[in-house]
Amino acid sequence: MLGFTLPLQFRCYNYHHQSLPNLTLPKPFYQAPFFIPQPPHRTDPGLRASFPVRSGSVFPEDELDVEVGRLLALLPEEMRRRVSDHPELPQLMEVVMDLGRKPLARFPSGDFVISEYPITVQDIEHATAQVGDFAVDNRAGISRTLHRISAIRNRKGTIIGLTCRVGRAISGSAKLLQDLVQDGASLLLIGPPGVGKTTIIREIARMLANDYKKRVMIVDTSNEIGGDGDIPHAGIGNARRMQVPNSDVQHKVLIEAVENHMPQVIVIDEIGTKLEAMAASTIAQRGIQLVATAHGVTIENLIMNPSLEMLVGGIQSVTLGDEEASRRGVQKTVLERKGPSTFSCGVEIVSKTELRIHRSLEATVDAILSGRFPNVEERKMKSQEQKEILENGPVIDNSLEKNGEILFEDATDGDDDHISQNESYSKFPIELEKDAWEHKLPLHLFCYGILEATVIQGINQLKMNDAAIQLTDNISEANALLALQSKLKKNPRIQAAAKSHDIPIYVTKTSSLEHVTKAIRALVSDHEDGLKDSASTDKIKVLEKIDALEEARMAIENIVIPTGEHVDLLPRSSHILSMQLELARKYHLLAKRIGGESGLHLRILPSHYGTDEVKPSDTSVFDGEFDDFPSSNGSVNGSLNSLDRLPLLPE
Ligand SMILES: Nc1ncnc2c1ncn2[C@@H]1O[C@H](COP(=O)(O)OP(=O)(O)OP(=O)(O)O)[C@@H](O)[C@H]1O
Repeated sequence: MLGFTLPLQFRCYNYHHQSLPNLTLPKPFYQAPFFIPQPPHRTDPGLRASFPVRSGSVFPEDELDVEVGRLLALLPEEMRRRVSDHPELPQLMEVVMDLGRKPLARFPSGDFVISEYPITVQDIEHATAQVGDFAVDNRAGISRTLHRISAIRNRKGTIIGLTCRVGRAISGSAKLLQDLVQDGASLLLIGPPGVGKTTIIREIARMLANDYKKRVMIVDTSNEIGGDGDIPHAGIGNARRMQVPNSDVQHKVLIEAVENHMPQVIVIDEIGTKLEAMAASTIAQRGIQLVATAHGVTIENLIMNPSLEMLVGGIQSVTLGDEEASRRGVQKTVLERKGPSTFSCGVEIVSKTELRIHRSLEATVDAILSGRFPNVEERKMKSQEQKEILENGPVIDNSLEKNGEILFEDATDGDDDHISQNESYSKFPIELEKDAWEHKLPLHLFCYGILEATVIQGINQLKMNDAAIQLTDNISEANALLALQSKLKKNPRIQAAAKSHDIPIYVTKTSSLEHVTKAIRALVSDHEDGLKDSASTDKIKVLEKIDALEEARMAIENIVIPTGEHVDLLPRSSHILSMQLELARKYHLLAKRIGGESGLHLRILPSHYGTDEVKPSDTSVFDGEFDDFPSSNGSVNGSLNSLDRLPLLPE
């Protein structure tokens, strides 16, 4: 029988370290000397089906040459030549041009300074003249390519910086999800910016339309899936595409797609508002397969996001009766899922080669809400295998388990054995247990009123590692107290000592071997849970930091810089506020801490250091030092699709 147990804490099952992709395309597909080919005729829909597939792209190499060439054409000639000579050109991710600063090319291995000469107004004008119009989200494209050009404007609206992202259609990119796509699952993909969400859903759209002959309609918010221009890029295969005039009407276009074009599948990049979530849920109710992305790193992020919780069924607070609460062993007010989830499966994209699959999104949400660990299936594409897929072209068959391309790995043991794709397991708890126990063993047990010999016998019966539990005579060293109930009752000093050292007490009614063994089993299990909980708490903290920085980055890139308006972030702990402040500082922006009813939060101000409006000496608003402009490392990379997705709090 248990006396006390370790305090129950909220368990967070997961967080990810985002790893940079480690992929290589088969061989350099672009060679100097540089040339700017004409727009490809092969994007003519009638010719698409006859494309030979020789690489990981759905295009032959010269097609890729053309597309990357069209992005590099934005650069002045000398800079263009330097990028095209770079050995990692096939993996080029972005080109960054900021007025008065040296231009950069971003590769998976790091940033490359393209030129020692800073970017001039003419350079920016040369680049912007070649791209389509910038929409309200400050994004533009290059016709018939998948590249995305994002602008940074000054307060007067003039473009002073460009982030030019290379877009590619990569056929192997959705291989890890092929079985789910084929089964008709509605998939919600989440992941941080730049992790490859758009690339994956583009490939899913192509797969469904071409390989599974489905009527696929893409609702393409900023023309990122189907590329810029009115003729969609061949990367979407036979899928059709509806453009969205501006992100405010995305939900209407979603409904229109269903009502007018009879799709079997709808693909949409970035559901971010409540209206879009509602439209998605309406579509799901009509039995249409949905494939969508949303912002967030884990499923918990969605649960906690008031705009998006609807996607996972909605969350409600329920008050239980006394009896039910004690039966479940929970508090009287609990959180529960309100209704069916819009999507059947959730996919967390950890990196370009690693996914975490929640086969039943509803079960995952229920587990998280009740503090349990959800079943997660981890799928990895080994870089070698990835390379093979890319080199040999896509293998569109059902032999996921047979052909050895996809590994369903249990990262806990580092074993590369293949695990059946149907086998799901809670890897994370196992991982936590292992780590936690290794650090916290042995468990020191203080016994009172029970013979040590009986306790040792009990430990032996549980077949535990000899060193796992050690008996101690010093209560201040103990992790738990095991006592005979009748004896303990008569000794308030022991009770007080246990309380003052904050250790749990386990009591048995008798000192029989059976009862003692049961108690040991219970205390070991609780100890283990407690360790998991504390490890989970650490993970929650990391998750919160990631969220907070991402929130600040989005606010800066999507509101403060382009619109020149200030943004109030969500209340955070002072440690996290300092991290957000540091980020704002890297963007050369001012920020101040503001206290409100719900706690301290950061306000990011539009003024740059050196502008007339606010100077660092204005201490009423200045809360940090000034430094250089942001370095162009990955931490401030990427941008967000829409402005209305930020959680903004009134002051
Ligand atoms: N499997 C892959 N192999 C190589 N490069 C990839 C792969 N997937 C994506 N990329 C590249 O990574 C970059 C980011 O990809 P993508 O735009 O799909 O990310 P995202 O998660 O949709 O980003 P955002 O959230 O900012 O829109 C692009 O340059 C893309 O070509």
